[in-house]
Amino acid sequence: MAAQVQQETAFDPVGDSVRDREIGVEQEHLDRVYQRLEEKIHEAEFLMNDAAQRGQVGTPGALAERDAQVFRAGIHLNRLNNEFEDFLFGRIDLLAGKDGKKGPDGAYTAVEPAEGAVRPDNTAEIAETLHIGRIGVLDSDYAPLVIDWRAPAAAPFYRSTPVDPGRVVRRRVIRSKGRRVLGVEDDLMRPELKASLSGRELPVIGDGALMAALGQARSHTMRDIVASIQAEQDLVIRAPAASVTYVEGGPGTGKTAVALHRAAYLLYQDRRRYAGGILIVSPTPLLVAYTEGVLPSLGEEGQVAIRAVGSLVDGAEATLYDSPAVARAKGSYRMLKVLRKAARGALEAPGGPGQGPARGRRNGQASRNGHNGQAGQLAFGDPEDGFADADDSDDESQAPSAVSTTRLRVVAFGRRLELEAPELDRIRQNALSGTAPVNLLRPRARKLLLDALWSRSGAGTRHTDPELAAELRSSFDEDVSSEDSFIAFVDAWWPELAPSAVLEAMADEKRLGRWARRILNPGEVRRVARSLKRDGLSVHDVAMLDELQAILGTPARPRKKRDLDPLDQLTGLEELMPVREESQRERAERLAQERTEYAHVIVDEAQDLTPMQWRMIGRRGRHATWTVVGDPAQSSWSDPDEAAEARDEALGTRPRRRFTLTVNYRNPAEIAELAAKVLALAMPGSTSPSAVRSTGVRPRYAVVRDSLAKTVREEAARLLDQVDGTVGVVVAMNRRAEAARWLAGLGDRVVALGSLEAKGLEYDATVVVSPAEIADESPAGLRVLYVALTRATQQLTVVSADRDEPDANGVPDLLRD
Ligand SMILES: Nc1ncnc2c1ncn2[C@@H]1O[C@H](COP(=O)(O)OP(=O)(O)OP(=O)(O)O)[C@@H](O)[C@H]1O
Repeated sequence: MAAQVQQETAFDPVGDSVRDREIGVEQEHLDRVYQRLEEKIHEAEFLMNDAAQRGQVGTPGALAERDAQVFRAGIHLNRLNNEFEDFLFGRIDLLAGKDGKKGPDGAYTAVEPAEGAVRPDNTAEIAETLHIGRIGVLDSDYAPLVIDWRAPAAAPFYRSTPVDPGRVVRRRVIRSKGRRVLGVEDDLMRPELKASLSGRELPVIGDGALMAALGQARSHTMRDIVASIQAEQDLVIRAPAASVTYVEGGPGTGKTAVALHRAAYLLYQDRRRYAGGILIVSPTPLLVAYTEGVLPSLGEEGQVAIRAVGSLVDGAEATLYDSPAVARAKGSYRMLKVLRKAARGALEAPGGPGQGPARGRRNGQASRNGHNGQAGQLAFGDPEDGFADADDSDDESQAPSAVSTTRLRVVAFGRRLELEAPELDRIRQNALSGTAPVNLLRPRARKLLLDALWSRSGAGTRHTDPELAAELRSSFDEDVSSEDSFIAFVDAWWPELAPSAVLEAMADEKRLGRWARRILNPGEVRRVARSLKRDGLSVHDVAMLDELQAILGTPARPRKKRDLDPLDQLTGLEELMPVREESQRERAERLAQERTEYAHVIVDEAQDLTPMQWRMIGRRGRHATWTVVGDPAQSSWSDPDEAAEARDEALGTRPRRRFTLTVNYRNPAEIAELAAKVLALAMPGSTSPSAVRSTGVRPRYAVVRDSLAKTVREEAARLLDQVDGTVGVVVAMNRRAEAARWLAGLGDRVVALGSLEAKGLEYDATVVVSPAEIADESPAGLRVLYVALTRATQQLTVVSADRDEPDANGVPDLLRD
């Protein structure tokens, strides 16, 4: 509750002249900082030029050194240029510290004030002032002009509260644009003190930075919160990286913001270690698009990959949602058993798997679905369940295989040898009894075929001399193995299976029924098979593909000869720069693409992951440290216990450090109070986070009179008038397409969202359409409704249809006391 305390203690006893003077003081500092930054940019440019000249020398040592220098100077220059905008945002005024020690950033390290720093009459002198920014800047004498927000010396800026102020007397947030300081907002951490700075009383300006930040209009992208991170959030961001950092907190407590800032902090703190990559997993492409701008503004890019859970497998991208029933079957542990059977059974598919008509979708090249115009929005559908969007075409035709897989015929030692279907089946089962991944069992199957043919030939009985017999056998194997018909047979009978081919084989209901016997019920088999026929991958299909990759394995391939590095062939005199830069960038991109495991994995909205998704993410962080953030009360997954088991499996036995975030920074108290009613139904006994502010505007209720379309459109238009930023209209998943049509022409400040897509996002105002529909659409419907009701930063309208049984005031049954 630090934020509330701060709000109460902040005051503004000063007039405009003092405010202007204080702005002037910060402007002066900012001018010095920019002057220094310009010097540094010149230094970086000089370094690059100098390095280029050194390249002319041409010795290998000079080339390598020059390359490294250009690389470092390039990064530095890039960062300086990127951070130039608004990068100074904070200041703390501190009492003298206990010890006189300075840290590596030039700032004093003590957290607690020295004895005597506060005089008996409660007066004190400010001993040190620190400015905090997105990156650190030292002056030419190595004294800190700006401290990087992630540096230990900056921690008091975030940690200090009036309850536990440490050395901080005044905490100031500086608002600037480019080179101009626009305003300052102060919080007094020791209001009881009469503190002075250079003989002048310390003035306090404004109502506190947090409130100023929270009241701002929202856009379609998230902003960073470096200027106003709160103490409980800072503890999470700076928690040691070891093992698992586990964070829970209700809607709007800053979990996503904290997770992103933690990535930046970890990189700052140990860049070498996290060169191994940080993966941030988000539930939807919409949330990725919403959050991915935050990190560059924190000065971090490159090492951090933000990916939606449906885009974790390279070359495959989810463009579809499954209906709740299909999702339940595909996401649960039961599917693991089905996949294990399918991976083996797919070998028996008529004509061999993967030989049917190729479907572009399985190669994952399907484009992002532009459904109702919103980037990153996935299509939704399962015709069986009455949902729209599904491609119902049923293409059963399989191209006939040229090679029979039910009979093997070869000629060896002048004799015709044959193996018939029963024998071939027996051999296949025997080979499959091995525990290795299916694709790695192929050599074993080949060997068993040769054994059977050898014994059919009777040649083994002709020689008693073991050496001669072995020689004969070896030339027999050589003969048969090089025979075209044998090679073609093995290729068709035991092809190397691609995950996509197995998934395709599972689209055949009969086959799937066999593989899923006593695991899925017939209804589930039918639905899953039908869903796999659609053109495109669902979020859950992607986890299945990844699992199949692990089950099938990848046979070792002969190593491709490494492409010659152009640098290896240069004499040092040619046009070095472009070649050098190009190859370095390419190499970095290739490494990022080839990366399948990460040094740190951050999971956002962890409560939504299915067991199969946890397995997929677990494979990417086998040796990683983890940060897991989530809120069980917002889980759209129907079986939390099963998901918890899968999560524990992914995280292994690593010790966990747990944190809980308790303050809701998004919703005003009026909206939070309404959402709490649904929370009580969805998860009786759980507590809501406390809202940090109140707007005095109560949620509105609207009842459908003529048509749902008209009511929703009118409400959206009304809200667009009332707020400066965005309006989100949240509907049940199967209404997404029509909701987009209802809003046509209202502009791009308003968007229509399916209930599952609203996850993690926020809008100035939201319209939640038919709570009952959202609650009834899946077993986790009440929790999904809780998510929908907690998206607004200012205003909320709930639209009720008949199904909601609204009372005379339009309050739907679900939201009544
Ligand atoms: N310390 C802070 N200062 C300013 N704004 C903050 C702070 N903490 C959080 N916020 C804002 O509160 C809103 C909610 O944050 P965020 O989306 O990270 O919460 P969340 O816990 O992930 O929510 P949900 O569980 O609903 O997805 C965002 O607009 C964020 O910028």
